[in-house]
Amino acid sequence: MSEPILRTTELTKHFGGLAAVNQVSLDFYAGQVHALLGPNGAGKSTFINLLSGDLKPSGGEVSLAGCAIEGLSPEKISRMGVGRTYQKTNIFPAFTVFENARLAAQSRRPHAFHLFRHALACGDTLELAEKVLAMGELTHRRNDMAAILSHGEQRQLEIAMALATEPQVLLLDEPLAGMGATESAAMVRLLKKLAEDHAILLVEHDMDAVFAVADVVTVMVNGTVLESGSPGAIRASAAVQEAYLGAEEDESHEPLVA
Ligand SMILES: Nc1ncnc2c1ncn2[C@@H]1O[C@H](COP(=O)(O)OP(=O)(O)OP(=O)(O)O)[C@@H](O)[C@H]1O
Repeated sequence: MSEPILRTTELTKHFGGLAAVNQVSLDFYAGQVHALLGPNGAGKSTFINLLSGDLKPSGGEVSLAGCAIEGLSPEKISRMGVGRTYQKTNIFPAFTVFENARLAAQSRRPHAFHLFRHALACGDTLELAEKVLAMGELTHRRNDMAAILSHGEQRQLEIAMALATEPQVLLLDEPLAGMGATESAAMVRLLKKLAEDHAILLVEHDMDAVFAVADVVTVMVNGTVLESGSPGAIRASAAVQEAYLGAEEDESHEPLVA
């Protein structure tokens, strides 16, 4: 197999005495959806925040195409090729869909607000905005206000905006949360398409979607990796079943096997 585009080595984050992420070593490859599962509080969001620079690690390493990126600012990591979305939808509702994409394309370029460079880059910015809208399958909605999009389309727009940095890696935190069956199916299709030329790290509680789209599944419990492997291997794992059945009693998420 080729080299991973993103690699964590013994990545660790302490909050006081709590090891929210504890010596996690994982590889992420272009062309794959790598899903991260685990009960509430397992450390999934903390792990994503360490990769995106929103949190500084207490220990361990993160490398992007061989370059160390742990501890860099979110802006720098974003410009180096790691895009992300958050659990909460993060768009400009009073602007059109196209304006949202254009703002993302403009603001995420270095020196975006330098006037001379801005003028030179303007054509590029518009072209990039059109491109990411097409990738997010929202071109037909380009002139609509973002506020009137359905919840699923707003999540698609957020992903399109994350694509404006032209990332190699996409970190997606619960992109299917709150969606109905039709919207979920559209998002699964979009994720499959984007995985053709990105490495995708997907944190998601919707098990049907995870098993429909993931190439690799990692299960975290208490900040550590319990199991990592193919969807079939994870489904068959006694340790994973036990972790989920134990956590199922508090009804905090869906069962692993229906
Ligand atoms: N900023 C923080 N300060 C202190 N503790 C934190 C902080 N952020 C997360 N934690 C704790 O770290 C642990 C892991 O939390 P995290 O949000 O990463 O879990 P998660 O797997 O994403 O959960 P969920 O599925 O509910 O989003 C939890 O015990 C949480 O309370």
